[in-house]
Parts: sequence; C-alpha cells; structure tokens
Amino acid sequence: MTTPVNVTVTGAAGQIGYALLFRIASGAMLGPDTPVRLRLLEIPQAVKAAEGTAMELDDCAFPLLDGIDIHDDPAAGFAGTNVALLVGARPRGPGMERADLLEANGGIFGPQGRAINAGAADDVRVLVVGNPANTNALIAASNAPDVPKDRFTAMTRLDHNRALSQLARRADVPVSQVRRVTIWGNHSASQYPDVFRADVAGTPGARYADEDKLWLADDFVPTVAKRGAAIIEARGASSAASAANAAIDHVHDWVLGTPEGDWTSAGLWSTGEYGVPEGLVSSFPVTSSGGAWQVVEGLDLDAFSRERIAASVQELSEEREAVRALGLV
Ligand SMILES: NC(=O)C1=CN([C@@H]2O[C@H](COP(=O)(O)OP(=O)(O)OC[C@H]3O[C@@H](n4cnc5c(N)ncnc54)[C@H](O)[C@@H]3O)[C@@H](O)[C@H]2O)C=CC1
Ligand SMILES: O=C([O-])CC(=O)C(=O)O
Repeated sequence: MTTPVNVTVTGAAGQIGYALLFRIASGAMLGPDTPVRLRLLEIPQAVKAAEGTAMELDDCAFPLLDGIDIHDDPAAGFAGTNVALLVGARPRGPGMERADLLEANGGIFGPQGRAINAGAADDVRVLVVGNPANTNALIAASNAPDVPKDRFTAMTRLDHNRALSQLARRADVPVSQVRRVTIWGNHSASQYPDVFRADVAGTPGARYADEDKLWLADDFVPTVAKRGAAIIEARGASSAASAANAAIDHVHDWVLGTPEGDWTSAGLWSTGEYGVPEGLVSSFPVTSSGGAWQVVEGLDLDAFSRERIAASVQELSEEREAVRALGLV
C-alpha cells in the first residue's frame, strides 16, 4: 500500500472542518489511490468536539483513512505533516469585513507558521482558509523562514467557483463550459473577479463584459465579491460546505494538476508578477503541474481590470502594514 499522506486540519471541530474532513477521508482531495492520516488540531476547549467528529469518521469505515490523531499543540499537530489546511480562526458576523478579524485571528498564524517551520515534512503544502486568508498566509509564511514561500497559499478558490457559477448563469451555459476566469487580489470585498480573459462555451468572456458594462460593474463583480456577506445574511453563519469544497478543489489541483487549457485562482506569495509588490499574498490566475503552482503570465490587462487589481493590491499592502504594526510579521 502507498505510504499515507499526513493531512493536518486546524479548526477541525468548526463548521468548515465538519464539511471538510469526511471528503478528505473519502479520497476527494488526494485521489482514490492515496491513503490519508488525519491530524485534527484544535484549541483545548474544542478537543472533545473533535473527538466526536473522529468517532464519526471511524464510523464511515473509509478504506483510505489510515488513522486520526487529535492535538491541541501546534508542534505535535504539524509534526511530519505533508498537507496543512489552516482553517481554525474566528469567522466574521453580520456587518463585519474580513479585515476586522485581523487582530482576533492574526495571532493564530505566527505560532502555526513556526510549528510548520520546525516540524512539517519537507514537501509540506499549506492552504490558509481562516480569514483574512491572504494576510494570515503572509503571517504564517513570514514565520516559517526555512519553508519555501511558494508552499504557503491562501484560498480564493471559493471566489473563483462563485465567479464560474455566476458567469455560467448569465450566459445560460452549463458551468462546465466556463473556463479561465480569474480572481485577482484579496479575498475581500475589494477582490476583482475577471471575465475578460474567460472562455464561455467558445465565446470570449470579454464579449459579455464589453456588451454590458453595467452588468459587469454593478452586478457580476459585486455579487461575487460580496457573496460571503450575502451567505452570512441568509444563513446566519458564514459559508461552510462551499468553503470546504473549495479547499478540496485547491489542494486537489495543487497536488494532481489543473486541466489542460484551463486555469484556476489561488493566493500566492508574489514575486512581482503583474506589478504586485513582492511578498504580498495575492490571488492570481494559476496552473499547476508537478505539484507546484505557476502564475499564468503575459495576460494583456485592460484599463478597467488594471484599476480594480491595483485597488485590491493596495488593500493587501495596508493589511501588511497593519500586521507589521501589530508585530505579527
Ligand atoms: N478563504 C475563504 O474563502 C473562507 C474562509 N472562511 C474562514 O474560515 C474560518 C473558519 O470558519 P468556520 O469553520 O465557519 O468557523 P467556526 O467558528 O465554525 O470554527 C472555527 C474553529 O477553529 C477553532 N480554532 C480557533 N483557534 C484555533 C487555533 N489556534 N488552532 C486550532 N483551531 C482553532 C475553533 O475552536 C473552532 O472549532 C473563519 O475565519 C472564516 O472566516 C470561511 C469561508 C470561506
Ligand atoms: O465571508 C466570510 O466571512 C466567509 C468567507 O470568507 C466567504 O464566504 O467567502
């Protein structure tokens, strides 16, 4: 049998954790041939709830689930881990922006970055889901100097999937026929979902944008960018199953590759692509092969897109200043 992959999930007793763990154990994330060993990392008060989830995981008798360990100490939770999903953090409530969580959540990601640095496997791949995801990824990466920066990513795949779905609805085509949309910038209301370079069942996405500027600026962009708030308003709690699904998609594509002719979106440590200052964790169009993300380079950006991207990147710079002032990086 193949050696199991160690997968650490923080916030395992939370609502995203509950929607995520069963799918990881079923093979949805790493494929049907890869056994997994789950490490659930929680705060001490939530360990009992995590134990309950572990009992349910046992009760599923997943053939690929090699074992489950529960920890409340980051050093133990990340020791030898190959894939780390940093979900554990407070969600926002109605009327809050994700950046309002910076002070409450930022402090979680420095110690976790240090624990990953000290003990994770050499091939560790980290996805930060806890908000504000981009800047929390920046904090974690900055506290893990020995881990290559491209191993720390922030989740904008949920925004990407939202954009696919909204564009498919507008064009009245199946979502499977929409390709190459991009989320640029921050996982926040300033993000820029870009349809200009998309392919919509063979029609350039730019046609929808050019024909109907009002739809683009007043409907599509805000619907995608503010979807998280709309879910909180409707459900009384932030998105969970769709967030877990996006985390599965992100790690699946990172490890197993993106389909030929398409790309997806992920928050990556910038090395200056598209003028994004180095060291900000910003969302880009990305492909994956050989277990590594590559930014899709050379896209010719129109003025509308450039302006929107710059605004979101400016917000990321401000968040970096804020966490510097808090001494977190
Ligand atoms: N990037 C994205 O697209 C999305 C991000 N999120 C974010 O994901 C995070 C989690 O959301 P939910 O699961 O709904 O929250 P939740 O409140 O249901 O669960 C959070 C869990 O994290 C645990 N936790 C807190 N501090 C921890 C620490 N230091 N170590 C380990 N565990 C810790 C808590 O005990 C709790 O069980 C929130 O910050 C939310 O805003 C949510 C949806 C989408
Ligand atoms: O909006 C929130 O706070 C939760 C989240 O990140 C999302 O649903 O995109």
